Amino acid sequence: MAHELIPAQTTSSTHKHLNLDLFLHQAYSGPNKNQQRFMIGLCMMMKTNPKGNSSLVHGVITCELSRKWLTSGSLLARSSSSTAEFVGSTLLVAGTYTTGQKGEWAIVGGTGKFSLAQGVIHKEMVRTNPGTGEVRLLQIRAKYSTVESCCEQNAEDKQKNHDIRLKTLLEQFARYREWIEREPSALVNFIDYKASEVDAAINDTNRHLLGTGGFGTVYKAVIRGATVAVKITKEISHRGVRAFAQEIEILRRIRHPNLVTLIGACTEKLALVYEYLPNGTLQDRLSEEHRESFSWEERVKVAASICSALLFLHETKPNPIAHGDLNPSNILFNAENECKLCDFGISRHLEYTQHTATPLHGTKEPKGTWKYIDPEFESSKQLTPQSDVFALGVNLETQNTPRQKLLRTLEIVDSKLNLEDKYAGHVVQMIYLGLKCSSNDRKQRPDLATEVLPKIEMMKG
Ligand SMILES: Nc1ncnc2c1ncn2[C@@H]1O[C@H](COP(=O)(O)OP(=O)(O)OP(=O)(O)O)[C@@H](O)[C@H]1O
Repeated sequence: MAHELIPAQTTSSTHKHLNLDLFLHQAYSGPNKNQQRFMIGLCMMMKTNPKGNSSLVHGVITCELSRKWLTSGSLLARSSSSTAEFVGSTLLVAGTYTTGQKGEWAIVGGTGKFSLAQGVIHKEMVRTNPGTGEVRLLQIRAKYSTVESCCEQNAEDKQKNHDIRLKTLLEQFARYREWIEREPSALVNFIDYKASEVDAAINDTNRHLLGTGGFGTVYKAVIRGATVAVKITKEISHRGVRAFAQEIEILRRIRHPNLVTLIGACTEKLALVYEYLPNGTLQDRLSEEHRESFSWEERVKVAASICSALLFLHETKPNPIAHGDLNPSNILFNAENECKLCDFGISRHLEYTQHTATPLHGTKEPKGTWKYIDPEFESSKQLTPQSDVFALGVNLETQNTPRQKLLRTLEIVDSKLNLEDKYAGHVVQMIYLGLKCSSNDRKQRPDLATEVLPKIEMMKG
């Protein structure tokens, strides 16, 4: 397929080798379910130093979704040290990958100067979602030239250049969307399990009870050869069925590294099949017993990951999603210790109304978890993205640290510890959120998409 792609420009003599970690926000399967075509937008900032080493500082584009494909993105990038030189760049990677086998990628556009514009994807370079085999993280090696760092630029020119880069990238998004959509494609893989398969899995002697929640019982079980978590809706009640339908409605279409993957469902058995997350909950890690060993680096990583997942939900098009029940028992860890936001039983798609700028979902009976539930949601009966932001603020507070202390600690963590570079941008975002989230007044609370990102830019300055 790579011959269909237009390779990126190749220039310059001063090449830097880079390992790029690309998170896939969306991937669509072609007519062959196992073959995925994907496109990833990436903005990045390069740190250059006298030794000529370069490092990727932070680079994921926050993509907006239209019904089917990514339509636009915004840059979220920040250095972990304010004194270093940075060169910004955007690029667009497209390719195909056949589950468990091989694929091809190519840098199909972008503003950086990449000398290696295409390559082969081997399965060792790919991390996939268990069960579905969808590509989640892809590592490619590319050479990058730092030619832009030679030019002295004032702040205004830098901003102008950044705007042009972003515009170019968005235009390319539109152009390559066509490439992706040329073949009729299905939505992300989603399996309709037979009742007999679910019965066999949960009656197997090796299955293991994980726990029982408000709406169902969750088992660790094996289905179609994959170890999964199966949630069986507890009772055939209106609320149970609504929660079951709601999880499918919300989770079947979206994929994000920090959202639990809903692999499939069985309507007859009211069963939901998720990726299995073996490493406990955030609640466990914040408990008296484990708190001491839960380091600041890990805490920051969790908060950053959850910010990223919330941004993704709140920016989903055409209808944003509010999780509605963000609390430490709904944040689980996978085998690689990446955290995932779970439990979408009371999540809702939000609507824009004529009277308000904020999308919302009106309800007669506000639901959530005591202590994390947004007081304004309870009084107005309107669920909004800010309700999740409130819960996030409370989550930060449960780390037993007054906000100002948290802020100072994070500033130190940000500059002194060797945090993985890709989290740097999120750390700033979290500091900002940590400062504002406690307020019960919704007007005082930041909107993740429209308020937080410009503030990050400001804090960078
Ligand atoms: N994908 C998963 N992998 C591993 N364990 C899971 C998974 N999903 C849920 N669990 C575990 O199963 C148990 C029950 O989960 P469930 O989401 O039904 O309830 P809950 O979060 O405890 O309560 P509620 O749904 O009322 O908020 C919990 O201990 C949870 O940590």
